[in-house]
Amino acid sequence: MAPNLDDANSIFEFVVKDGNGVKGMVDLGLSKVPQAYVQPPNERIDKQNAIKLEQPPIDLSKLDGPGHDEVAEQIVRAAETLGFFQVVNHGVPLQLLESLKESAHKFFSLPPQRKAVYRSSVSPTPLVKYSTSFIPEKERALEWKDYILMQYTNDDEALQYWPEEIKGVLLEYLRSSMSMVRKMLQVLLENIGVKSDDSMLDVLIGKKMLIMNFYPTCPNPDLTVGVGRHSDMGTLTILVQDGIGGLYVKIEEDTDYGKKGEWVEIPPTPGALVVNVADMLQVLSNGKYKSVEHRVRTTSTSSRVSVPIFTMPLETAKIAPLPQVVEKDGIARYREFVFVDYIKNFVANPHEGKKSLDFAKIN
Ligand SMILES: O=C(O)CCC(=O)C(=O)O
Ligand SMILES: [Fe+2]
Repeated sequence: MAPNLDDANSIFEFVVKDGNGVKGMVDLGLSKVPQAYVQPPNERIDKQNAIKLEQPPIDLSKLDGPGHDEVAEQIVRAAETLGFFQVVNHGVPLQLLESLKESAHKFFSLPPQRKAVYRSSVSPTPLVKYSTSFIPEKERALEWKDYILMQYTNDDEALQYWPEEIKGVLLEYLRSSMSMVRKMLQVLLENIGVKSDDSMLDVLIGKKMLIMNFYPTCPNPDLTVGVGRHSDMGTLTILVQDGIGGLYVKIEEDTDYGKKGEWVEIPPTPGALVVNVADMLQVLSNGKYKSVEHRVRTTSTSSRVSVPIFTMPLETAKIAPLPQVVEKDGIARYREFVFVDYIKNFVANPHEGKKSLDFAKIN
């Protein structure tokens, strides 16, 4: 049944519970966003005041040649300042990036019933979840996005349980991006005095989760957010964004990069992948690398898709600042914890910038 757009409960029922998503609501025809999606003024995204990023993408192919040291330095510098960078020549075929975006659009165009089978209350598998917003039950204002989330365990289970329409491209994306992730992580660890081997990397990026995000066209981009301010919880995030734009990252207060506390818009760059430092890399490096606070604006002209791969430590991994860094710093800024407990805390609280790290911070 069509929802009463003036009634938050009715919208919640239609969009969240029944699995129609924001897309289902937009498809009914909307001239303005319902109150349930109106963000408090301090969370709205002012497009006019954002700075444009002037950091060229990093050419990863040079890591394997004489340009290694120069590229390694670019990666380190980006991880220490913004906690974010874009890469080209990353090993993921450009045609695959196009297929990913196309598949995302196709998947979200399916009739609501086809997606709603993956709502967490009814999904045939714990590996796949279709949802909308981040924690709709707890958020003051809902996020203007729908998504399908896939946990990766192994190829066989992915082929068996991930949605038919998207599993092929997603697996290919995962396969072709992992070697780049390992190389970047190795560079970052080496720079803090840690010689990593395969078994260490296997622990630090042993868990992988993929998401297809869909941000429907929005009548009031000034009042809404596609994703609210947050950092990612894992180690490194890789992301494909399309040409629409709307991804913003925040310049941290305690870096020597540009204007502190300001938001920088990440221009869509054809063929590039976005790389984010996530919370675990900040903890492991004792704060030297910055997990990046980011958010997404909506647009009134077209729907936007993005496809992140979240690489994370194994759930059972014990995480703490690495001894080599603590020794050098003379102090540990984070306590030791088991990663699964970090996840539980992260998914229990609505997005609020980098507050997620308070779980581990030693004050
Ligand atoms: O859509 C984007 O560009 C970013 C999405 C994001 O931050 C996330 O899914 O964690
Ligand atoms: Fe994110």
